[in-house]
Amino acid sequence: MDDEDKYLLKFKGYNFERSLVDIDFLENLDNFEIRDDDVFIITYPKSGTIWTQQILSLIYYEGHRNRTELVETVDRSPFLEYNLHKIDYEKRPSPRLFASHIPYYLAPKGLKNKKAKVIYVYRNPKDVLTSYFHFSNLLITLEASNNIGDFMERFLDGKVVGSFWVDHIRGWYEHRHDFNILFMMYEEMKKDLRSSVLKISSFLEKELSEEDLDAIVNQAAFKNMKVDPQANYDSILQNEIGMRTNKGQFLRKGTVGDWKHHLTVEQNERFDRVFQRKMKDFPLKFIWEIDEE
Ligand SMILES: Nc1ncnc2c1ncn2[C@@H]1O[C@H](COP(=O)(O)OS(=O)(=O)O)[C@@H](OP(=O)(O)O)[C@H]1O
Repeated sequence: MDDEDKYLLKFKGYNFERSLVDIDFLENLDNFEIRDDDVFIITYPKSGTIWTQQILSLIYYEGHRNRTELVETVDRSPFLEYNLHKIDYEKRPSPRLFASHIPYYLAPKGLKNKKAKVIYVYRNPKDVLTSYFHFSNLLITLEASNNIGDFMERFLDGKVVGSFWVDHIRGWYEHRHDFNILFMMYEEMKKDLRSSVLKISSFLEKELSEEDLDAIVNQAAFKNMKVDPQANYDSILQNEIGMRTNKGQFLRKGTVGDWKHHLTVEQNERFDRVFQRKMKDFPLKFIWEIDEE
């Protein structure tokens, strides 16, 4: 990839989405002022970011009780490096919530110094790949691929926004024992959303009543988020970012194991070979499929 890539902006070795990122902001990212009560959701793309944004938004803003005010999740928990709505972060009242795809090595100093809390959400990389393939073909700001095999080659080469999946997870995983970092797995959230919300709220030291917990679990369920205009990003994709086709949504399927419907046996074997090589000493185990009702 060179600097003229239409879709990717490579900054200090990491690929950002060129049309949405502000280079001056990146230049100053290291010194971005972190507050003790900031909360960051950090992910590799397509790993459960907006899901967690919705959960945090409901926990912090009591959105489940205050549904008359139409505030989109993206405004409650904006993307640090993709500040779509040009929010003035410094003027934002605490506690501030952020989402971000930054790799550990580019994180602001304050985060590395363990100010603020970080929730790192990861997902099995075959479903990430599948989700990402569809998303890239949907958005005009990302490079489309003719087929999932072509996309897989770029994904495995790290020639996508977020660079190479393995590097991203490894960078954060090395810090998993830091007291301010919580690792969450998409598939565990899928298996037991209630326990996952409790785990997140307890990490954030936010006590939830049974009633609040029920409301959050309900509104963070895929089928409800999909039709929730505050949470589903439909308007942002259609009116702010731009789509190649109107046959697609951010909340596409929300399942575990969809890769099985998209990868051929050969593609799957190639993927496994690369991952076994790159991840052989990596202790995290993944859930590749679960039975869904
Ligand atoms: N509530 C809920 N339950 C289960 N799954 C959910 C939920 N909300 C979002 N999603 C799925 O997460 C995928 C999008 O990931 P991200 O939000 O990380 O995308 S992005 O990086 O911010 O572009 C994308 O996955 P796929 O459906 O497999 O494409 C979304 O559908």
